[in-house]
Amino acid sequence: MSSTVELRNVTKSYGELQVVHGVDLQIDPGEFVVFVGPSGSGKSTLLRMVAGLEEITGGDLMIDGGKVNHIAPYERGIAMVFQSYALYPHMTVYKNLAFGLETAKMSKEEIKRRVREAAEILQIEPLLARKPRQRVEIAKLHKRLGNTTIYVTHDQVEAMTMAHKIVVLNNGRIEQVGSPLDLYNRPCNRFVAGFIGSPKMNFLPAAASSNGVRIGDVSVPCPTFETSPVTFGIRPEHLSIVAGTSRIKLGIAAVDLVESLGGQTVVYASLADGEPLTILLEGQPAVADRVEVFFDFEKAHFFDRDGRKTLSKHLQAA
Ligand SMILES: Nc1ncnc2c1ncn2[C@@H]1O[C@H](COP(=O)(O)OP(=O)(O)OP(=O)(O)O)[C@@H](O)[C@H]1O
Repeated sequence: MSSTVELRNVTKSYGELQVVHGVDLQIDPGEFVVFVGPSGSGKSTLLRMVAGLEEITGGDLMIDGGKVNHIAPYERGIAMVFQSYALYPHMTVYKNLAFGLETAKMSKEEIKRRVREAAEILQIEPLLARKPRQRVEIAKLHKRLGNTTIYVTHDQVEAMTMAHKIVVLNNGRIEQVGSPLDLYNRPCNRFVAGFIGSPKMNFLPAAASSNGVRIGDVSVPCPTFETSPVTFGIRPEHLSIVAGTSRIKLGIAAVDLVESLGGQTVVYASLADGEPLTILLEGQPAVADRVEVFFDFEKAHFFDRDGRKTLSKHLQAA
């Protein structure tokens, strides 16, 4: 029942305005794929093109190896709706299933009959009245159906918890595709690094120096970079306020605000040059008004002028 969905250089224009720019994407059978990205990045447009609710301007949409660009949603049939399941979180599961059929101007009775029949076969009747917004319902539905699913959200935390594969979109282009942990551990550029992870990654100006890299007041000796770094990125959870063997001192920061979450503590601070820093600490440590801030070099990210990741040999080897 589960299908392969493939987008090959898919574009979308509304008149002169191009909103999706050559998207290539492979979705494997049974995968749960989540599209994330800021408002206007093209998530809904892509999903609507896959569901057949929006015409594809250029490129090919392949389902199980066959081109379906010009196949209307109703011609794809209800099996198609299940196989490539496009979920709208504000609608009930019933409405989601009925949606593709409504666009085919099918009678209410016929839609009802088809949805009930499909729900019965798939044994999802108890879920019909619920909205898939409730995260557990989406996960349950996917587990029951085991089908290829595409889900759209702004919320990267939701994407991290649900997806097998996350597609990060920005301005109608894919920035990166990967598992949640791939994107968290190895973001390929500054945009993805800043978008995935909560609280967000800290970014500080950086510059190549004769023996490594300068980050604010510190000079970190490290092997040469592929291209000159201009930005240093470190996640709040990879900063510390106590020294440790593998840690490098980043500077002294003035603490602006401490948020105690019980299990974790979030510290908002500013370095001497005014650069803001968010530090996420485990437990409930005592936090003075001024703290020494340390980071783990293994967890550092460096980006070049164009926001692309630039690697030092040391990091590459790690
Ligand atoms: N019918 C339309 N005519 C013209 N432009 C459109 C139309 N539909 C969408 N757009 C534009 O296409 C771009 C992508 O929109 P889309 O709704 O796919 O983004 P999104 O990532 O789903 O955003 P959101 O998270 O706010 O729903 C936006 O710039 C939007 O203004």
